[in-house]
Amino acid sequence: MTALLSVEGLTRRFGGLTAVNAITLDLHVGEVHAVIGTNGAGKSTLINMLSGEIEASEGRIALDGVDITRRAQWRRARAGVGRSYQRTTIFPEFSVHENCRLAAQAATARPWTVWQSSGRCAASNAAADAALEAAGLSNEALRIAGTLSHGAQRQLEVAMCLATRPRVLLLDEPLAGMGAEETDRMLTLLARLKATHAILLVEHDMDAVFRIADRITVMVNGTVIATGDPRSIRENPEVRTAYLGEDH
Ligand SMILES: Nc1ncnc2c1ncn2[C@@H]1O[C@H](COP(=O)(O)OP(=O)(O)OP(=O)(O)O)[C@@H](O)[C@H]1O
Repeated sequence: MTALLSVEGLTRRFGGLTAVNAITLDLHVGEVHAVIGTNGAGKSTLINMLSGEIEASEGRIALDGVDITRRAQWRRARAGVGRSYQRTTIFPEFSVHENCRLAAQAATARPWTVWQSSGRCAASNAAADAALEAAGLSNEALRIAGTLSHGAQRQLEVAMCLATRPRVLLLDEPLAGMGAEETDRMLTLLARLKATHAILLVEHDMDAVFRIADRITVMVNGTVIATGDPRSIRENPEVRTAYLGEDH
């Protein structure tokens, strides 16, 4: 199976600190690839390099075989790399649908375009409708986003990401602060989305990670110490010592 997103030797240094050290990994459609690691392991820095928010110091990122390592963030988004953030980044005073429409517009407009043509507007509305449907939020479309429950707001974040029509989803702690029921709902959504997307999931909720992930990469101090299916990770002695503890 060819990877949709392929990362080779990706490194990021901040002064003397190597936050991400020569990471190599592949993302495939049909797979949730979880990246786990203790605080400060370099997970967010990895996502930020993949989305184009920060530049890589070294290494290569390829989307469908095309080198995108030096592409600006908005160009990567257009090419199909979508992301969600650790903290909720919705517009709370706008409706759920408006949030998705704005996300869709931001992905299609060039950064310097102020006014949208009506054709683009129609396309953005259609993208917002499709994203809400995919995220299971169609019934909430007219609700003011800030009045949604925390879990539904995180779902809206995923919907906003979907509105940009990504092929790769980079999800930074989508389960943060969720209760059991909300977590179940999000995991059901991710399980559905992986059929059509390559998903990278950074998450601290280990039970959820082991339920949903097809592949897990474990980072410690910027370096990958193990990668494999959930079972091999659970049984890996180095991972148990460095990260999981004995209760997993
Ligand atoms: N802009 C920056 N400037 C300097 N150091 C940074 C910067 N961003 C991250 N770091 C450092 O890089 C290392 C990795 O940070 P990062 O946020 O990627 O870890 P993380 O695994 O996402 O942690 P968490 O689970 O707490 O979110 C940390 O030591 C952090 O302090």
